[in-house]
Amino acid sequence: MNKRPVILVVMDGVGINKSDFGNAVALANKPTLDKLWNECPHTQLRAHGLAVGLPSDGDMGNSEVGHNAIGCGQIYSQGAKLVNENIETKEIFESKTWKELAENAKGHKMHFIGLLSDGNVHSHINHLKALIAQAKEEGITEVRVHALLDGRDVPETSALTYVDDIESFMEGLNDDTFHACIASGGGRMQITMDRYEANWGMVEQGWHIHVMGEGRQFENATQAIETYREELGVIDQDLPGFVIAKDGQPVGTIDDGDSVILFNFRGDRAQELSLAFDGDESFDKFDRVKNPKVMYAGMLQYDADLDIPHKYLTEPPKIKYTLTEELCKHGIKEYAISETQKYGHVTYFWNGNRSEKFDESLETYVEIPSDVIPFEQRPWMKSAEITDQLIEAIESGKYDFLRTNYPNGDMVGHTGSLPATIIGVESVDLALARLIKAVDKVNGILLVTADHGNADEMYDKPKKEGALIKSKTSHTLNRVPFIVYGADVTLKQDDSLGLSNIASTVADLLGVAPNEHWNESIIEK
Ligand SMILES: O=C(O)[C@H](O)COP(=O)(O)O
Ligand SMILES: [Mn+2]
Ligand SMILES: [Mn+2]
Repeated sequence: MNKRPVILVVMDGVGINKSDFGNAVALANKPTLDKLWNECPHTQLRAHGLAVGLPSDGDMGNSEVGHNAIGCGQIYSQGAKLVNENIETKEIFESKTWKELAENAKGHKMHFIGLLSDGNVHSHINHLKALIAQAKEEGITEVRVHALLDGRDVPETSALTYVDDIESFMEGLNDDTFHACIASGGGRMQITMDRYEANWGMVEQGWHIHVMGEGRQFENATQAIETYREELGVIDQDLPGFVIAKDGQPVGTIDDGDSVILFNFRGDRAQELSLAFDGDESFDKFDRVKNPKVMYAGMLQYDADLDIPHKYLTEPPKIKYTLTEELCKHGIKEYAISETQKYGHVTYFWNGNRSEKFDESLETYVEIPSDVIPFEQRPWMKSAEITDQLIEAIESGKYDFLRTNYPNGDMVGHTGSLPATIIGVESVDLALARLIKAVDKVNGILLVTADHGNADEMYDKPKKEGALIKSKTSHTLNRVPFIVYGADVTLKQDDSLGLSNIASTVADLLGVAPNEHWNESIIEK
């Protein structure tokens, strides 16, 4: 084949849903995507569950596992599954890190910070329960939970379900020798869980709330959630930070001698807090004011090359034979671009959770700064700016393989706003129309796909007839499109095909042999 360049577009969160009900993809005016789908070779790919290394087919896909699978052509057991296994076999509690942290916490406090839900994208509440129960077994007397409220990987106002669940679990363990409770928290899009340095201010706020116990005080998490909901009318991910206090005193500040575990297994939104805890005096992302001497560990190591964090409880998947590495071996020049919110998706996640380049001389990475405002207010996000630069790169003739991620379907989809998400999808469609012209100019190939669904289901299906329709902010279990423009190929139509079949397909189109470890190409030979 060997027609170059090949350009791969990931339309983040744009899945295929036969029903039009609350389907922002179907409801969008998207002439280019429709034309591509109707006139070009296309197929559907699995982007969830076992096909991307998650524990079960009930698990929706997400950006990490999706980009890992696309970028390495294989299916690896992912964090969610590895942590399950590590806890089931109890090996996690035999690890040197757990033992050190548990020993250290005796006579001090053991803190667990993380996303409190069963979304299984960044964390799982069952993992937290296992850690708390074992802390008691070890003879630790004081446990404090710093609960980040989800509403993004689970229903938008479900926080109290998880708060009630963890509180009754802790109540069942609490006695004369052991005391566990929630000490602080807040919505995950307000504090602590920033990613790719989009807004360090979120982490700084989280630091004040969790570490210093500085923030608005409440008697308990339920009171905080109910008060903020009433005052602000926002969904869980946007609830402000809160501190639980008794007689004006925070119940669980993080102090010298304590142990701290971030129980999230996914890396993007876990790195910044890890850097703040692990960082020495030279840490300059924000003024920590108080920097207690604690032992800190992550549930996983989030970036092995950069050693973030230094201590961790579960070995991450060691993703080998990535597409980037293979293409570099063939001297193929690569270009990756997205805006901040998804920049790490086309670099760090794409390359098997490595932030470093394989070959400086062959790879160019470009980041367009994202807006720091709610995306339903700017649903077009930076799609035009990404497209401007991508077109320039395509037309420069310098690159053989170019990739991008348009975040709109996903980032706007997570806000739960159907009208805004329709505009988000339409922005991506406009971008595709512009890209096609550039691809034609250089006689290249355009591949269009997605990493998982989101915009394709903006309403939760009502459980009973006549029940209130609620917005759905999370991803979906739907298949994603895979379209080839500019190459006369026949694509396989097989229900088992998934995102891990894309790497071999890209190699085929570039005229290089796919790595022997990769899953088969989608192209019929
Ligand atoms: O981190 C997030 O924004 C969501 O939990 C998952 O979205 P993503 O997998 O598309 O990044
Ligand atoms: Mn995604
Ligand atoms: Mn998402």
